[in-house]
This record gives sequence, C-alpha cells and structure tokens, in this order.
Amino acid sequence: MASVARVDLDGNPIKPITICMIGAGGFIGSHLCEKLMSETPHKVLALDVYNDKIKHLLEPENAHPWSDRIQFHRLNIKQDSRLEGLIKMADLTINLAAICTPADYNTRPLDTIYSNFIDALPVVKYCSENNKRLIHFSTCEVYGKTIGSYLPKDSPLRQDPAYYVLKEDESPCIFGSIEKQRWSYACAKQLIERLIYAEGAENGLEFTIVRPFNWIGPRMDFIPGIDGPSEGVPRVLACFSNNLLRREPLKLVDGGQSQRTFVYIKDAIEAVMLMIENPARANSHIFNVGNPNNEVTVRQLGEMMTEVYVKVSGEPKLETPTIDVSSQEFYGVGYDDSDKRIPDMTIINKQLGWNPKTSLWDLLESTLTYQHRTYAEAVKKAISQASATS
Ligand SMILES: NC(=O)c1ccc[n+]([C@@H]2O[C@H](COP(=O)([O-])OP(=O)(O)OC[C@H]3O[C@@H](n4cnc5c(N)ncnc54)[C@H](O)[C@@H]3O)[C@@H](O)[C@H]2O)c1
Ligand SMILES: O=C(O)[C@H]1O[C@H](OP(=O)(O)OP(=O)(O)OC[C@H]2O[C@@H](n3ccc(=O)[nH]c3=O)[C@H](O)[C@@H]2O)[C@H](O)[C@@H](O)[C@@H]1O
Repeated sequence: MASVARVDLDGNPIKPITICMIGAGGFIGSHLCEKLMSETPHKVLALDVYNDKIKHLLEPENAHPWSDRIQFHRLNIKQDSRLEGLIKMADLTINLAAICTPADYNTRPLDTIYSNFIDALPVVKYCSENNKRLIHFSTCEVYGKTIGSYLPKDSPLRQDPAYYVLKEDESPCIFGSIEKQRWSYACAKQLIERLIYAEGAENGLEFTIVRPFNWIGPRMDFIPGIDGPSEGVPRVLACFSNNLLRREPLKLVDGGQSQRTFVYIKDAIEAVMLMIENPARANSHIFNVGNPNNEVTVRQLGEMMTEVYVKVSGEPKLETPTIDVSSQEFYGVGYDDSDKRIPDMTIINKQLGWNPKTSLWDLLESTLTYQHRTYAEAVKKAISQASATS
C-alpha cells in the first residue's frame, strides 16, 4: 500500500477495517470491491451466491497485490449458519443483497418481499446484537410517486420543486394500491428502513441507509440469452443495450414518459467510500445518492443511447429506433411506475461534501463502449446460430 497516510474528511488517519459485504457479486458490489481493493487497505469478506462479476478480483493467477484482502464466501443469506460469524469477524457490514429488477416486483411479489425484508432481518439483528456498524442499501423507490403527480395535469404547481424534489427527511412515501404489486419492493424496503432506524433509536445500532437513484454503468444486470435467461427482463440500461446489440427497436413502456435521473456508478461509489471512511459523519443518516443534473424521460434516454451506440459501434441507426409497448404487455398485471425522481442533495452535501461529476452523455459513452466490447460478438453468434436452426 502507498505509504502516504490516508485521512478522513476531518483530517484523521483512516484505520484499515474488515468489511462483510453481502451481495458483493452484484453490479454495485463488484464496483465497490474493485475500488476497495485498488485504492484502500481494507479487507473484504465478499458474500454472494454468484461471483462472476468479481472473478477478476479473485483469480489467484492474476497475482493481485490484494489477494490476501478479499475472500469470497458462496452463501445464500436465507439459510446459512455462517452469516453471524462472518458479521462478527468484520467491523462493518454492507448489505446489498436483494431482488431489485422491476419485472419481478409484480410477477414474483412474495420472493421480492422476502428478499427485501425478511432476508435482511437477521443481518440487522446480528449487527445490532454484536454492536457492528451497518450500511444498508435501500432505494429511491421508497419515495414512490411524487406529490405533483396527483395534481391536475395543467396545474402550475407541477413546475414547483416543492411538489417533486425528493428529500430524505421530509418527503412522504407514496405508493399505489395493493393490487399494484409493483410497490411490493418499495414497501419492503421502506419497512426494513424503518426497522433499522428503530434499532438505531432504541438499541443504539450504528447505521447508514443509502437510497440509490438509478446508478448505471458496466456490469449492470445481464444481456438476455447471453449471460442471463433469454426470457429475463433486466433494468432499462440492459434492456436498451440488448435491443441495440440485436439491432431491434427499443421498447418504450407506456410511451416512455416517466422521468429518471441517472448517475454513473463510479461517481456513486465515491459517495459510498465517503460513508465507509467517515462513520461519524455518516452514522444515523439516510442519504440520497443520485445526479439531479442528469434528468431525462425514458424516451430521451432511448434516443440518447441510440445516438451514442451509433458512435461507439459504427453501425447505422435503425429506420424505426423505438416502438411503444403497454406496461401490461411488457411487465404484466400489477405494474405501476414512479413518475419522476429528482434527489435533493442537501444532506449528502453537508455531511460528506459529495457531488456527482459525470454527464449522461459521457456515462453512456463509456458504458456502451463496454457493452459493445463485451457482448457484440456473442450476440452476433447467438443470432446466427438461432437463424441456422430455425
Ligand atoms: N443499481 C441501482 O441503481 C440501485 C438502485 C436502487 C437500489 N439499489 C439497491 O442496491 C442493492 C444492490 O443493487 P445492484 O444493482 O448491485 O443489484 P444486483 O442484483 O446486481 O446485486 C445484488 C446481489 O445480491 C445477491 N443476492 C441476492 N439475494 C441473495 C441472498 N439471499 N444471498 C446472497 N446473495 C444474494 C445477488 O446474487 C446479486 O449478486 C440492492 O439492495 C438494490 O435494491 C440499487
Ligand atoms: O435504479 C433505481 O434507482 C431503482 O429503480 C429501479 O426502478 P426503475 O427505474 O423503474 O427501473 P428500470 O428497469 O431501470 O426502468 C426505468 C424506466 O424505464 C422503463 N423501461 C424499462 C425497460 C424497457 O425496455 N423499456 C422501458 O421503457 C420502465 O417502465 C421505467 O419507466 C429498480 O426498482 C431498482 O433497481 C432500483 O431500486
């Protein structure tokens, strides 16, 4: 490790710690492990059922300088007696494990609720009982819909940020009716947030809750039929990437009118690093982590991804680059949507001085360059094999 002492935001030296990272093999976990290995002296106990996305960090033949600082434990937290022991061995637990693809919320609501609430319970309990710090990954979906979405379409108040900007300590959580099973995920995440908050208030649990706002980048989800199930529906970045790779129109659900703010995974990881290394500033807080400057409708996202992909692949644009599909057709019964998601940044700015840097165009350019490099050949091969057998 570099001999220059690393210091926290208050100028104090940072002591190396051991982190129990649950869900370390996923999209966010893989980027966090990479950062911790390449830039810090911390140790990681990486827990997951899969490790494909962190294989490059684990392979001994690469003889990484960090090989004694990362240890993979293949386990399912639903049923594994090793969990408490691993939490006890660490100074900090980070829980990322969850079902978090919207296509599952209304079609597998029980698995969604169990994964996001019931399975997270023992993690909270073991942290609380053993006096271990917890960073828990929640979601911006806990805000649900904006207050403004209930105003008449022509109301001038819809333009007033008071009706749509989402604040950790003020905004309500507005979900649809129970038949709209889309909200099973948000509701389970909300309840685990309330439980963690209560453990802090009643039993002194040291916790930080993260609410990511559409973090995107390389290694997010999967490309159906290549490194995931052919019928699987990942999140929008991977859906649109898959369409672009296969040269088929991007599907805009209900006209692509919903709005999102997208933040580059590498910017967001900087925020998590600040939380890890500044416990006194991060404990007992809930943080929005997003990029309010990168707002687009899903239609605009599709158009921008199409332009960027032309640039990175050198392939011409399709004559019909997008098509509209109904949400019922795409996701099935019980789907509903968040209309707009702008994170208020006051708390994370004040506590951690964090700001996102990367524009939407730039983050799409680096991400789609990765998608093209990683998948274009495999997709071509899969298409030619399918046409040979049909
Ligand atoms: N990516 C985002 O923008 C975003 C936004 C909001 C919230 N989040 C939250 O952040 C967390 C991580 O998200 P991600 O995008 O990295 O998702 P991901 O699906 O890529 O990663 C989750 C990982 O958890 C693992 N996991 C799930 N259940 C498990 C179990 N029972 N035992 C062991 N491992 C298990 C999965 O195998 C997967 O590798 C989730 O809690 C998600 O709800 C992410
Ligand atoms: O990433 C987040 O911050 C959170 O929000 C996501 O929810 P959402 O943004 O609705 O999920 P996406 O699949 O990324 O969809 C974004 C929008 O694109 C639309 N979409 C998706 C896929 C597609 O092919 N076409 C399309 O129009 C969806 O209907 C939705 O309006 C997921 O719930 C979580 O991963 C996470 O908690």
